[in-house]
Amino acid sequence: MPPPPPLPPRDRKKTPKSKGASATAASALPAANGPRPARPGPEAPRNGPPQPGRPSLGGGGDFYDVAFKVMLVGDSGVGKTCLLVRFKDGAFLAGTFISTVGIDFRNKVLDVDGMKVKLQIWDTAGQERFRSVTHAYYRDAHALLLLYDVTNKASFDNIQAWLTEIQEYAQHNVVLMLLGNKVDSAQERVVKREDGEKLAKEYGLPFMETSAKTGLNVDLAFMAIAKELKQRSMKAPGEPQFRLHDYVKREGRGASCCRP
Ligand SMILES: Nc1nc2c(ncn2[C@@H]2O[C@H](COP(=O)(O)OP(=O)(O)OP(=O)(O)O)[C@@H](O)[C@H]2O)c(=O)[nH]1
Ligand SMILES: [Mg+2]
Repeated sequence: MPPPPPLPPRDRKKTPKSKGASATAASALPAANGPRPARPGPEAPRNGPPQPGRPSLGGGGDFYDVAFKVMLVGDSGVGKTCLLVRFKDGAFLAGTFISTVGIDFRNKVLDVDGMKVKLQIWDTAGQERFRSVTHAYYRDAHALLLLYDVTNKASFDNIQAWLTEIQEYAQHNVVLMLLGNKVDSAQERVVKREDGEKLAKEYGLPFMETSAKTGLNVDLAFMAIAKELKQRSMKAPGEPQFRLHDYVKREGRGASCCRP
């Protein structure tokens, strides 16, 4: 397989047009196994991501062994908030679209191969006017889920600009995954699955199609991220290597499986 093309150069700051943003790529994890906040509370830290560390009691009674910060990015309306609500609460926010203002976060603790992994998930506003707020948070993100809407071509076309932005503001080794959301809307689909796959391959990104409405691949996307982050921070000797790309390819389900 030919190596992925270089990411957009850092000096080429491009801003996603439509209702969305701009961006750059990255793929990895900054934090090492430093000591973690003694008592991670329900409030997110102002600066810096949660760090892997010793077991402790998180706010709200959530025990966890290690914690990471994940950010959802992509154009306004692609379904970032709905994806997070689906993952956190198992529900779908139907009805009137209420655009996120600034940034918000939710926590969820996952059991990853016997270890409690807390994901602190930051839901960003896709609207251009909040871009400077979002920029300030990239630096601390261990992982980014970059979304487009399969029923909105502009949101797909803006992915490269998002990658440029990510490259500029995120850690160079942030874990990054591309998600094509709203695959339940088969009639309105304008971005083919193969187009998403092709783009992801070009940039060497793991890729899945999702639906916040049906839940298709939603838990899987977060679990994949959690597994990758856990492994990067504390791979036990002899533990088999976790391969993110292979995992999402193997475990990801097709859109047709879960249409309501
Ligand atoms: N059919 C379908 N609709 C979805 C899905 N995800 C989100 N929507 C709808 O798309 C609209 C936008 O969803 P949001 O999650 O609020 O979008 P967002 O990306 O958070 O937008 P901003 O907060 O402005 O950045 C809402 O009307 C949702 O009901 C999905 O998987 N399928
Ligand atoms: Mg939102």
